[in-house]
Amino acid sequence: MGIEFRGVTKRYPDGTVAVDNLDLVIDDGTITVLVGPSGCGKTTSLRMINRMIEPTSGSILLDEEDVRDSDAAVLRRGIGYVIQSAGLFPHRTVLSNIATVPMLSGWDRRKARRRAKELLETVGLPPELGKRYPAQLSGGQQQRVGVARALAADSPVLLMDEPFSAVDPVVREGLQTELLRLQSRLGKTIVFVTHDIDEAIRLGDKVAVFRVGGRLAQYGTPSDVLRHPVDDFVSGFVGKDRGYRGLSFLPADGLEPEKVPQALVGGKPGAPRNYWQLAVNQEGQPRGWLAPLSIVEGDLTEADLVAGGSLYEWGTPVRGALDAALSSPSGLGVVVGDDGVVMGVVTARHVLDVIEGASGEGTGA
Ligand SMILES: Nc1ncnc2c1ncn2[C@@H]1O[C@H](COP(=O)(O)OP(=O)(O)OP(=O)(O)O)[C@@H](O)[C@H]1O
Repeated sequence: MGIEFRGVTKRYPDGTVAVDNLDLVIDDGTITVLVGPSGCGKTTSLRMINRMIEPTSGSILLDEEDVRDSDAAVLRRGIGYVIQSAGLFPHRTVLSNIATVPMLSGWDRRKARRRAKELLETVGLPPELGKRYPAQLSGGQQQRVGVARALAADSPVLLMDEPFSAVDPVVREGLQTELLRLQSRLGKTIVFVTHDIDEAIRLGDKVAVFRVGGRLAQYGTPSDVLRHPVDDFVSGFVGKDRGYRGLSFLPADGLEPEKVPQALVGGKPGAPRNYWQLAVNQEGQPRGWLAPLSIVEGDLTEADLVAGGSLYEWGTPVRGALDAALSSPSGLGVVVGDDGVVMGVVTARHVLDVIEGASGEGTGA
């Protein structure tokens, strides 16, 4: 479900212009991040989508329908919404927090609780946490519950307002990874607000950079914004060293793993070969490398192998693929699926070509 802002302005009663003539098209099934310094109108923009705030002028279309044509309460209930520090009801258990929206929408209690249990699992929390109260969870766990509660609305649209700002950087990175993983399965239209450019680049299919005064400064893919900032404000905001650092967040679009000769641990590798062979176990997971011209007597054991480098999990940012290639004794980075099974290999050259291709994209203002 796409979202479109058409000439949207929000002027608060005291005269503050929080959003100034915003035109923005948010594509269906993508993560769009609104980013910018404090007070630039990100939250106001987000809240106008579900009519928690009404625009002064202009219109917002959800799936090509003006949101003003829907009942505000029904609209709000039907759109997942996650805020900083989760906003959970403190006197309700975790399960009851998640079940709130389905019950408001008329589901019976048992069905709503069953759904809530499923969602707990979806966001990676153990079922026993369902009986606890929010204060008995860590900050990161509370945020996951907040995400589960928003998913309970079962809406194609999810609004997230600085959902991960209150947790420490390590937990935050875990939550970001989890969100990307969830999104690859769910394909929601997610609008995500943050003031953290790294988070924006990591999560966004597109990034909308706002400047104070509620103006859109630039809208494009993360690589557009990093590589071709439209003006000094944007380049100052993304930071001078981001051009390189940002590469670590680029998705690996266009990177195709190649086949690699494999040898089974416990099997007979046969005559020595003049190339590297990737040793795998019965499940197809990598165990190390068999060096060229190695002589193995009897079955191949782990003692015959050279330890491997880091593994690159398919679908994660491309920087990991470069690390895998550079740390591998064979010069071939091993690509695995999320089940740890080998999908193929990539070379550093191959990864750099993909990075250069991505950085050569258009200027996208
Ligand atoms: N109810 C209100 N009345 C008057 N001004 C408001 C109101 N809510 C927000 N503002 C002002 O509107 C501007 C935009 O606020 P908004 O919360 O949308 O920004 P933001 O980019 O989300 O900021 P932050 O990152 O600090 O949350 C700010 O100048 C803010 O002070």
